[in-house]
Amino acid sequence: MINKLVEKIKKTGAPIVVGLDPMLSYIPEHVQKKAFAEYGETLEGAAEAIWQFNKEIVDKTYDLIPAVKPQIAMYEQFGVPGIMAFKKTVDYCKEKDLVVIGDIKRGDIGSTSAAYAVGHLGRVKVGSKEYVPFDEDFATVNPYLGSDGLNPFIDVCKSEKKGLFILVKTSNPSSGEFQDQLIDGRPLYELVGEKVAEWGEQCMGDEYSYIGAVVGATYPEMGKVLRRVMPKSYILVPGYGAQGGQGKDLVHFFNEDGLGAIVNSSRGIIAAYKQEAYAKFGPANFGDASRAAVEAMVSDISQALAGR
Ligand SMILES: O=c1ccn([C@@H]2O[C@H](COP(=O)(O)O)[C@@H](O)[C@H]2O)c(=O)[nH]1
Repeated sequence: MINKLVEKIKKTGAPIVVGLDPMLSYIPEHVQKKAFAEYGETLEGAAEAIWQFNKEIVDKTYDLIPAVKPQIAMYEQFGVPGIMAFKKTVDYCKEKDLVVIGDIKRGDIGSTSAAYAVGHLGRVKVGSKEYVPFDEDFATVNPYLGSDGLNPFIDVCKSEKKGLFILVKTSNPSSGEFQDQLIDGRPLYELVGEKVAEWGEQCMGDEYSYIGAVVGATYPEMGKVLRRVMPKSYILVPGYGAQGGQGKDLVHFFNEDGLGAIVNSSRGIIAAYKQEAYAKFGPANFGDASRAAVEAMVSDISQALAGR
């Protein structure tokens, strides 16, 4: 799957991911009204609204982008109907040949991680039959429990040709409380980065490993160090747009070959129609506003990379 991701990034020239994080407050009223007319103001109605919203955004952007990142929390908040909308979104994006990164941030003791890995990236046996439950291409995972919490994910990735993005240095303001703590004089995120590089060595695709890392766009200096620590790991970079990251902050996340990083924007793309820059589209054309925001993001990152 890492080979497919790299190929699609090269083909589109867009090292970006559209984050499908649908809050009801981002969904234009006409979409909500239609869903509620059919299902009432219920969890099913909310799930229908987020599914219709996602579908329009995917339809308007899929030819420009290599990948999407549905954030499972946004679906879980609507219970079982929300989870069904998550699955519908994953399947639809795959039909459109997009690489799907499930932002699920799982990780537990080995036996529990094995169940998460099977559910999201693998297949599960039921009697004599086998099912592929969620079928994302990549999943985000939390390394806090150590190798035995990670290995079941790696095993499933090996057998299913899928991939992981392991949290190394997250984009949020208080990520340093634990991640920047010094251990023998070195920050924890660097040690985790080294471990990601080590796990990744045994999981190589053609050019890059399918064991990647998450490093926030909001910490460009740390991104520069981590790029060197994990030369063969793809870095998923959240924090662009709504969290303040810009193209100029991102150049050191990329290798000299212009590859090695993929930048996520969620609210900045899916709620673009609410921003002044895209207000001319209006809520009726929210998908076109998202398309314009994708084009602007690609151009911002390309210009920054060309100028380095
Ligand atoms: O360090 C991290 C890890 C994950 N995220 C997720 O990325 C998106 C960011 O959304 P924006 O609207 O573009 O800010 C969201 O799903 C987070 O859960 C992150 O932001 N930082």
